Amino acid sequence: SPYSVLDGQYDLHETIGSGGFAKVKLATHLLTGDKVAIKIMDKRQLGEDLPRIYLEIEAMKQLSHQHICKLYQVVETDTKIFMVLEYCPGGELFDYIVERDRLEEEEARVFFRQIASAVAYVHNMGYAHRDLKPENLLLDDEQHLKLIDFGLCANPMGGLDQHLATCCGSPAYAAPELVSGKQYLGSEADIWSMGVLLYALLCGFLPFDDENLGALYRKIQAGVYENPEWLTAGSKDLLAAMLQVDPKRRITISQLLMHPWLTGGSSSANVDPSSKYKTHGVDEDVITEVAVHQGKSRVAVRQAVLRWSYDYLTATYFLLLAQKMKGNPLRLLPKA
Ligand SMILES: COc1cccc(Nc2ncc(-c3ccc(C(=O)NCC(=O)Nc4ccccc4)cc3)c(OCC3CCNCC3)n2)c1
Repeated sequence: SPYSVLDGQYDLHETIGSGGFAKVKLATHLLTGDKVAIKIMDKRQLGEDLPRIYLEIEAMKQLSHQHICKLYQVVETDTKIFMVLEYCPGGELFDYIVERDRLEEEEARVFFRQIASAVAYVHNMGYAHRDLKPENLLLDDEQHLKLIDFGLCANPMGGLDQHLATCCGSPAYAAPELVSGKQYLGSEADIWSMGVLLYALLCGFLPFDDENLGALYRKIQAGVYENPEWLTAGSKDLLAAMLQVDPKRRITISQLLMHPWLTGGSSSANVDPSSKYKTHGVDEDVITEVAVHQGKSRVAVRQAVLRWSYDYLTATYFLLLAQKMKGNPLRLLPKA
């Protein structure tokens, strides 16, 4: 089978998503028994987009944040690239909203804080996401949101979108300057998309919608939308600050993190964009568990982990670390 390269490391299960050039399969990491998502890409289908995959992989290695799906391992054959990624059992935020019609303000606020934290982190790392929408926000087993970039749209800031057609599937979330084909700043366009996202969370439908693409673009460029009567003054104020047609008058991510609607409410924690993961050093309990399981010295295992080769050992390390952070016992199953 084309997936035999994963034999002995993962059991592959059903396809949980596909789009464009990538397919995502649910899988089991055999040493821990943990579920993972494996994104499978065909190198021939990717053609001249192949270099973007390598850029995405390097970016993912830098992006370590509690609200971004973690990259665990990369496997490459002559025809395929496999990215082993954090699995979110709660599925897409899109389905979560559809099932409930719309969210209460307090629940929307809790979610939106996590989205703002992840986007602020991505911007601080020098990237713009450029495809923020509910399909790219997944729920983990603790109802926390994880931002993903399924369609390879995240890029260093700025620049004209030569691949607009390929990645920003549904332009309903695209900023006016982006749909007008003007030069634009990715970070400013992301703020607009977050405004559309917050509107969808609070209202259950889109601020700008039309099945005719040209009509949709004109609505986005006009920036006129309805405020349903259930919206509070605070949420209307924040939406108006994000859905500013002029990107220079649009609220910035740092102003957003301090906006009273975000910092207020009952769960009035402020939004911390920093990652909670320490990016250097290794966790000694995890090193010990692997060393004992493999009958090797801790020094040898620590050195191997610190190479961050994104091989099976890297995946095992990250999965055990996640178990430890959840307060679960560290367990490695006997070799199959
Ligand atoms: C239970 O039922 C369900 C139902 C549905 C899903 C799940 N779970 C579930 N968990 C994990 C995934 C996943 C994670 C990361 C990536 C990825 O591509 N990362 C790369 C990445 O995020 N870069 C990046 C991030 C931030 C900045 C810059 C770069 C790809 C897939 C998944 O996929 C399914 C797709 C389906 C199509 N819509 C999108 C999700 N699905 C579960």
